[in-house]
Amino acid sequence: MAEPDISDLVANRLRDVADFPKQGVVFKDITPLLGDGDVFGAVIRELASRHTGSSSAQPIDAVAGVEARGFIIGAALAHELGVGFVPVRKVGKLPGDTVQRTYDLEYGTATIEIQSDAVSPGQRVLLVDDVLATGGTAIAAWDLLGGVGAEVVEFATIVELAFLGGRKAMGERPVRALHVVGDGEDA
Ligand SMILES: O=P(O)(O)OC[C@H]1O[C@H](OP(=O)(O)OP(=O)(O)O)[C@H](O)[C@@H]1O
Ligand SMILES: Nc1ncnc2[nH]cnc12
Repeated sequence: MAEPDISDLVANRLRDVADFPKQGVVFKDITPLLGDGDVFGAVIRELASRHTGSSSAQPIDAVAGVEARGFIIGAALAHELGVGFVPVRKVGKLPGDTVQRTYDLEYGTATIEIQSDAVSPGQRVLLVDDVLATGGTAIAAWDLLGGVGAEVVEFATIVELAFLGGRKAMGERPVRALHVVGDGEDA
């Protein structure tokens, strides 16, 4: 039997919530996906697939994830790959020296930070999150990591909301999405 398509698996476990957290926003809720062990596992294995094995095209040294939903995906992925996890947190939660960035996202403004010694110089980091919307969060996290010496190899996400232009905003930074919304289908 053919393997189910990962994009279809994700689509079947996403829930659209109208007017959350603000009027006019259709929120893509990943909690049904997280609650389905088979699909959650398939998503993590798929994200890991291009970074595993000695002949991997894209070996990495660490996974970074953005609080809060990016922690769930990122920690599971780091464990699957046998590498460490770098938390990119909302401001005010990390001890020691930190660097911060403020950015706009689909429904507001936020500030995130990482510890100044979060990575070793040249460490190859895979940045992950659950959703790419405007790209504000991913760009801020990518640039923070790069600013403390990481070589960020890719931004990987479960869902991309193509109609919000995040991929374009990311510019040269490579983006991988398992499921794209608003690319010829209903947003
Ligand atoms: O591409 P953007 O427009 O920046 O939007 C994407 C971001 O929005 C959500 O985070 P949110 O700040 O809502 O935080 P949460 O994970 O704590 O729910 C999502 O998890 C991404 O991090
Ligand atoms: N529409 C949306 N659904 C879920 N997470 C998001 N992050 C930014 N926009 C989002």
